[in-house]
Amino acid sequence: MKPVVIQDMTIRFGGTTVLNDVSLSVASGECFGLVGESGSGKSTILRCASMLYKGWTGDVLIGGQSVRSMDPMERCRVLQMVFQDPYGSLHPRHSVRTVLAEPLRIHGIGEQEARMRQALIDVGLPVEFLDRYPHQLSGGQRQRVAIARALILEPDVLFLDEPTSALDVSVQAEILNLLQRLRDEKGFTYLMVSHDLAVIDHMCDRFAVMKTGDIVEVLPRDAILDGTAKAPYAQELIGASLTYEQAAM
Ligand SMILES: Nc1ncnc2c1ncn2[C@@H]1O[C@H](COP(=O)(O)OP(=O)(O)OP(=O)(O)O)[C@@H](O)[C@H]1O
Repeated sequence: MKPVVIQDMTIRFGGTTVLNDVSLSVASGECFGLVGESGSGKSTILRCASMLYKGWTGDVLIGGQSVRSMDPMERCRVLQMVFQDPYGSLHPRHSVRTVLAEPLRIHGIGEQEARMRQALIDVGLPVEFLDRYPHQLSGGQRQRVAIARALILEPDVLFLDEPTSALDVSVQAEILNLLQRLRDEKGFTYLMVSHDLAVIDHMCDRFAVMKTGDIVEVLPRDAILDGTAKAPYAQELIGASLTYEQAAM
């Protein structure tokens, strides 16, 4: 369990400021959400914090250590990312065994077979799935494999970028419940992007509302229903989401 502190994160692409001095703190074992309109910079925060993007200023501390001071191997042991699209994130010609064995091999970790089996059990898949290929799996099963891959190095922090939005509604709840169970069991700290306030309500302790590269307000989960948001944009976003949900019911 490690806290995550983002300090003054700023990035520009081609003269446009996409993140503007973003700072936030996520406590050990907390699930913290990032919401906001499309293009507000939510995914960019995760990409910078995991050093997928390099040209940013500011810092990210995980358990007090800067991600900039970690070598890539060390960073993989501390933090892992789960992406939105389980179809794109698994190589079509790599079996589940290959997907799960690779990080273990790179990091020189032994007892591979036992660890791979345990990772599948942890995400609720039969161990026989080690010999399947992505096209032999459903979308939800693929996302479970992507989560198993993220877990296998036993990281402290998971960055979740819309982990269920590419999935069928019925499967979304299964994956969210899985992520919640794993957090309870393993004490992960989650930083999670979602455009869906119902998902934030289900998963997160607190969330930040973002607009054009700035954090407008940080709120507890309860603010989704109790109307305590102060910033007009946060009120507007929450109001629009509730109206949409009522209309959809
Ligand atoms: N590598 C890049 N090069 C140029 N512009 C980029 C790059 N990555 C992100 N951007 C721009 O930064 C802005 C923020 O993108 P980001 O993906 O973080 O938004 P988001 O809030 O996650 O949106 P969405 O909810 O649609 O996924 C967008 O305008 C995007 O076009």
